[in-house]
Amino acid sequence: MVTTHNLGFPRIGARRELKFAQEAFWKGRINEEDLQITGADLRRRHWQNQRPLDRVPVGDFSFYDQILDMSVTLGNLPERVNDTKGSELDRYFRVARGRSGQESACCGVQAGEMTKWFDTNYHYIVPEFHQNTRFRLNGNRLIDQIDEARAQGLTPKPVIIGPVTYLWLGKAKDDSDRLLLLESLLPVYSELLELLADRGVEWVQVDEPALVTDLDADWRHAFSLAYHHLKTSTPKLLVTTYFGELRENLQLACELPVAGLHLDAISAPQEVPRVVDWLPPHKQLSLGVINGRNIWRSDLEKTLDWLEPVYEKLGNRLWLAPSCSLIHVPVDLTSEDKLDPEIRSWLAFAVQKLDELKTLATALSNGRAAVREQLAESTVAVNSRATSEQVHSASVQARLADVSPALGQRQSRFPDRIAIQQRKLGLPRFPTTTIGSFPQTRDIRQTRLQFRKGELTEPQYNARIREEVRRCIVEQEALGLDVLVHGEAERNDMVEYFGEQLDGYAFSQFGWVQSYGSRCVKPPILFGDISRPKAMTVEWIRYAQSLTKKPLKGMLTGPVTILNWSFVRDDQPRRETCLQLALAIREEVLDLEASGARIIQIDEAALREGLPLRQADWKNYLDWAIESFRISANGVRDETQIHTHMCYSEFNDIIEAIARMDADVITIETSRSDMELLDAFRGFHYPNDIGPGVYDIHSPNIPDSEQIRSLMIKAAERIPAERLWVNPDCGLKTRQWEEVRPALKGMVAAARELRESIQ
Ligand SMILES: CN1c2c(nc(N)[nH]c2=O)NC[C@@H]1CNc1ccc(C(=O)N[C@@H](CCC(=O)N[C@@H](CCC(=O)N[C@@H](CCC(=O)O)C(=O)O)C(=O)O)C(=O)O)cc1
Ligand SMILES: N[C@@H](CCS)C(=O)O
Ligand SMILES: [Zn+2]
Repeated sequence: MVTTHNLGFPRIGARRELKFAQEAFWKGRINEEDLQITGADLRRRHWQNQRPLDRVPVGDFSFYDQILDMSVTLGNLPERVNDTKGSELDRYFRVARGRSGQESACCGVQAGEMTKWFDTNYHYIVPEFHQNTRFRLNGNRLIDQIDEARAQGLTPKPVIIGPVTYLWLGKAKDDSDRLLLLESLLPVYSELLELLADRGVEWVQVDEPALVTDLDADWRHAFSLAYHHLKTSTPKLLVTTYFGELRENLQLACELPVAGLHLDAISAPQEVPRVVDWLPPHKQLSLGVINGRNIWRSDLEKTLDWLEPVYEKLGNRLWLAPSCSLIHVPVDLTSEDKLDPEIRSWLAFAVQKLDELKTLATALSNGRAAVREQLAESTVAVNSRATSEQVHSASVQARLADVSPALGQRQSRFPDRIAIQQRKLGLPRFPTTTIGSFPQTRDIRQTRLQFRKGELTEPQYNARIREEVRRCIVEQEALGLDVLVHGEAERNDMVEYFGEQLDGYAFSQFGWVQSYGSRCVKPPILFGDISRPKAMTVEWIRYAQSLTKKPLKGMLTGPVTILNWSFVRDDQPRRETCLQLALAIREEVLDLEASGARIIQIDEAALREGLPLRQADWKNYLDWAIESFRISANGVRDETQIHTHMCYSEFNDIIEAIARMDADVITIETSRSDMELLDAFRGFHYPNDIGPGVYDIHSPNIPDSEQIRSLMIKAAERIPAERLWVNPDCGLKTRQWEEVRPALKGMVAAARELRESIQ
């Protein structure tokens, strides 16, 4: 028999119940007990969804983030929250979200840093370490949930982050070597495993995705050291890797003294035969055979073609699972009744993926005939998608065949262009601007909801949004900003909004995926060749510009970011899909220019985010990513100023690629790094204009003009003053007007002062 299991289930709930409960708790509308009830209810429903599996994950549920949960389990919360009052949950949320001085009776607490989880769009709270960090076990959460699952008649398989990946994911705040903490960390892991053994746990899933990254000798050695230390017969350990190939770490992973290994057979299919050959005969091999990162139905017959011989070799040693945790896909396709039926037949969300898993396991254990119907359905869906006229467009293919480097070439070099732009725009030195979005208020979201429900007609909806745009312009004029934006009130999300308007995209009603904490995204589904039936943003920008004499930036999301934050097709290389998106955005850029836009910003928030996990793969990615950006942006006249924006700004290692984008102005996140991130631009002699962020929009803290001025002085020590812009780190959509107004007021005052003081 083949054992089936799951690495993790989406915790937000099919209707984002967790999000609404979290936010109600934070606002004081429900108490801790209510929140706990919602949590228990979600866990129960999700285990119910996984009931057909042989083992269900326990510990994958979280009230904010699973890495923060692990920090709690290991007694490693930052010192600054330990002496604050309140319950354990209060302290937990304080690390997750921080607390402003205004909010609490005494002083504010800084939130833990958040960063993206490998190459996904999920973000975790970075564990903090110091040279003298000491760990202390707190196994209550896991133990309680193990009991909970058992009481529901299930076989629990606790999920924990492994010790090496835990250290690897964290940051030593005092710059000490965090690997030195392994020695004091391992006894706490041993204690945890003993606790689980006492509870009768047979298998523990120990996630070690750091094994798919470039590791130096010390980190590789840490793996051997750790697992020799943790060697136990009960519980058995399943070291779990996902998101990529093991490559040079393959032998290391196979030889760890544990009872099982999970390999992501979707991202590393070519490694399966080697692992099957190398894995010692006493070990179980779990293969991730269903893609946990996309929403396509699997080709089950094709999977069985390669899986059956593996089963013949391994027999009962073979386990099957999705490739990674399913938190990266939406919960359930069942309620998507508005999707085109043909497209819907190609899709599988978390619940459907687990059905597929069960079908594969039954086919292996009992023969394909036992699941004839399910296999036939899968084949019909796969064939329908491969041949559908909805997917393939001859005209898009023809345009793609005509793509040449000339499309990505500006007419003149930057020094000539910028001189023309400065004459046309007449901006002061240290021009002030924002990144695009202004607060997405409850009113705006309610308006959109009413429109979706049919309670508002399209003209009524548009009128309300126009009013929001007008208000936003009035606010910016009053603040005295130099380059205005329309505020993005009409957008649900910077990627979904464009997906909804492009041919080749489908979108779900409930296909939410957690991005961080209570924040979710609904990635649009890119299923076919991409084209732009009509202009997407021109009317809004034209309207906004009609309300002001100041230059107004057209606002677009770039092709690489749209690609990286969508569910994309897997039947052609990502480069081709990206180029199709680039051609569509290029048309929009040219339409904006023709309608009078003098400045156009093309956000590439996810360009750096999309870097492959392995450095050896970076060049190929950057080549097509930069090519795509250039094609989208560079068809404009010299006098049209192109801006781009990236929110995460560790640019040292890709600065040459950033320069190749050749945007006239780049705005980046720098405020938290005290402008040190600009060193990359200085070192490289980055030639174009830069707007280093001076307002950390992720924090509720409101900077005053003096703080902003001192940040800009630091910036001017690194970049010539005439090439500097003054702006926040990122868009303001998650902030409140009460925070934004004083922060921007301070920013404008600082810029005015700088014009006087820096010559
Ligand atoms: C910059 N970031 C983004 C990433 N990925 C994206 N695809 N987009 C991004 O902007 N990745 C990295 C970061 C992650 N950061 C964020 C920041 C903020 C959010 C966020 O706020 N998400 C919203 C959902 C946004 C949305 O689509 N809203 C819709 C639906 C609104 C809604 O829920 N309506 C309610 C009723 C209204 C109400 O009462 O408030 C309903 O339908 O029930 C819209 O605006 O129309 C979130 O709430 O989670 C995400 C990632
Ligand atoms: N223009 C977008 C970029 C976010 S990365 C915004 O301002 O929200
Ligand atoms: Zn941003």
